[in-house]
Amino acid sequence: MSLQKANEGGLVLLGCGRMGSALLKGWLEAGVDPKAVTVLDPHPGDWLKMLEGKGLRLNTPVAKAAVCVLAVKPQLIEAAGDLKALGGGNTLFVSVAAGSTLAALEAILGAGTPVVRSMPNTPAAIGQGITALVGNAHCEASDLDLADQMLRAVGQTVRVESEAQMDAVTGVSGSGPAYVFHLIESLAAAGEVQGLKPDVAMKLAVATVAGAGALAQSSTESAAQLRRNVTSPNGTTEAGLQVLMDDDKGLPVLMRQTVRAATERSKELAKGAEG
Ligand SMILES: NC(=O)C1=CN([C@@H]2O[C@H](COP(=O)(O)OP(=O)(O)OC[C@H]3O[C@@H](n4cnc5c(N)ncnc54)[C@H](OP(=O)(O)O)[C@@H]3O)[C@@H](O)[C@H]2O)C=CC1
Ligand SMILES: O=C(O)[C@@H]1CCC=N1
Repeated sequence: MSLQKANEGGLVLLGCGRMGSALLKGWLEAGVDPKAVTVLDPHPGDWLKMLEGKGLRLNTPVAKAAVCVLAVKPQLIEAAGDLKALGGGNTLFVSVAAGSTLAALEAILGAGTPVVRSMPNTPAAIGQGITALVGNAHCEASDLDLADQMLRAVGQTVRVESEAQMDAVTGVSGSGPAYVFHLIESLAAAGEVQGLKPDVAMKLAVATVAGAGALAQSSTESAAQLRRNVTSPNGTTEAGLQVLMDDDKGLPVLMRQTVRAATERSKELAKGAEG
């Protein structure tokens, strides 16, 4: 229903890099008409040029839009000022930029502009992202529904109660895929140390993380119970987990430090954006 709104009223995407292109792919797959879309990006790739042939507008002036999605780097969010003529009320703005606050975005786009701040993640590229979102005081329920629908085209969504939670969301799920990819790298490297060939170790590590993630997603059992299900008394897993779950230098300690560092960086980006 809401994507129909984007189709009818027009959709603008500012910045079509990793995240912007994942979103655009999801919207097109969900039925958004390329003719309804304008993409603003200084170096459009072949895919965008191919879509231009299907009616998508590339780097053309925008007179009106139902929704504008901001997917430039936080340090370049001022570029949203190019769309200021659409601010003030009729167009919904949805930002995915880390640490760009609703107040900073509203200051760029003009008072009274409905703005949604969101934080997706890169599994959006295959429709398996998760995005948290929160709107400013000018968002009606229908604005939040539109933003939700746009973001659900690339995976799941959660609404957070307050903007203050977006920094922690960024530290957990926005940056989280990188932690998991590093887990894959580390698991494979550790397998090599135990004598596995690199390609075999990597295949085992990727399939293990993918399979465990899919099981955690589909199971009614908690992650803790799924972990216990692997762990035979006095078996191999128990020996491994004694190291990983160490109170002083195990994964919980390291993960707390990791998420804290990413969360703090999100707060710093917000301070920079607000000068
Ligand atoms: N990557 C991730 O995991 C996630 C990223 N985000 C957020 O998404 C946003 C984009 O990140 P990501 O996609 O990774 O970054 P990318 O660098 O891949 O994409 C940004 C795009 O914006 C383009 N661009 C630069 N200047 C302008 C401008 N003035 N007007 C329009 N477009 C411009 C860039 O072009 P060029 O490269 O030619 O300069 C590039 O294509 C960031 O704010 C980030 O915080 C949010 C969640 C996860
Ligand atoms: O690293 C970053 O700043 C962005 C935001 C979350 C994931 N990537």
